[in-house]
Amino acid sequence: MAPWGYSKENGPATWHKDCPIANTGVRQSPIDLITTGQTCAKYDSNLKPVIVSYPAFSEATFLNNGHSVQFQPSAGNLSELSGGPLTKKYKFEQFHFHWGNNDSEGSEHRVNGKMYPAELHLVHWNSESPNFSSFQEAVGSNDPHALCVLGFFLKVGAENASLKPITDLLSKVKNAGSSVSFPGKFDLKAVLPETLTDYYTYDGSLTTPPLAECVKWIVFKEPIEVSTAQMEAFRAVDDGHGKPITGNYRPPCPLHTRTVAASFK
Ligand SMILES: Cc1cc(C)cc(S(N)(=O)=O)c1
Ligand SMILES: [Zn+2]
Repeated sequence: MAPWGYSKENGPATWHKDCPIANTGVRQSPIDLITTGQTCAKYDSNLKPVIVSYPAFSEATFLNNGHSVQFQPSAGNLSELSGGPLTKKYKFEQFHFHWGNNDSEGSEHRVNGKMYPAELHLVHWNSESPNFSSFQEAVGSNDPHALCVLGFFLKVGAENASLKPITDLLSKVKNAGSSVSFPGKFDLKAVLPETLTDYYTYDGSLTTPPLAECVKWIVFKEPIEVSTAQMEAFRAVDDGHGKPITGNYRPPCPLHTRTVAASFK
């Protein structure tokens, strides 16, 4: 399989060659979250706040896999997700980022066509399904809600002290394929907005190959602020071909017959 990426030769427009679902799928991600007009997100008063239980991680690996940087705690982590549109409890697997090479692009989801400079994805898998008992099995399960990914937009503003331990580590994983064990504890809860009440939610897919259509997406309205220096740190990470990763985001996909629900008016 030609290694996929984000360049002209191996980027999103070519992924269908190894992953036909890229073009034939009817619930692909990301999407443009439209807030007015015909296909707009519809307010659902039944949608509850999202509940996360993220005890500080004490052991984790921080990896540059050539198309993103990923924070993966050791198997014993007990972090969980529930509430929101979910009927089951989900286990935390990893988080990673998507970003652009300037502040006007970089997020995968868009809001009325607007892109943010970056997007944080917190990946979880359904730990109460009878059909699988690990993250890897969940991804391959064909279950429409095997995974739940929380998406947070990043915007440029004040330095984010909670994300500083992560952005300060980016220079240590500059080379693709490099990883470091995360020094000390990391408090992910401190990175997130206080209240997880206002979000969009819809059924979608992984946004990179294999593009499996197994994700319940929850994208929060309120962006997280990071400084310009923190954004620049992402843009200095290499893709393994001697170039910085400067645009690891997939363009929006057709909504088809899907509807997007909003937990807020
Ligand atoms: C390939 C892949 C794996 C995982 C766990 C998550 C994603 S994403 N960007 O949809 O959150 C992609
Ligand atoms: Zn992602």
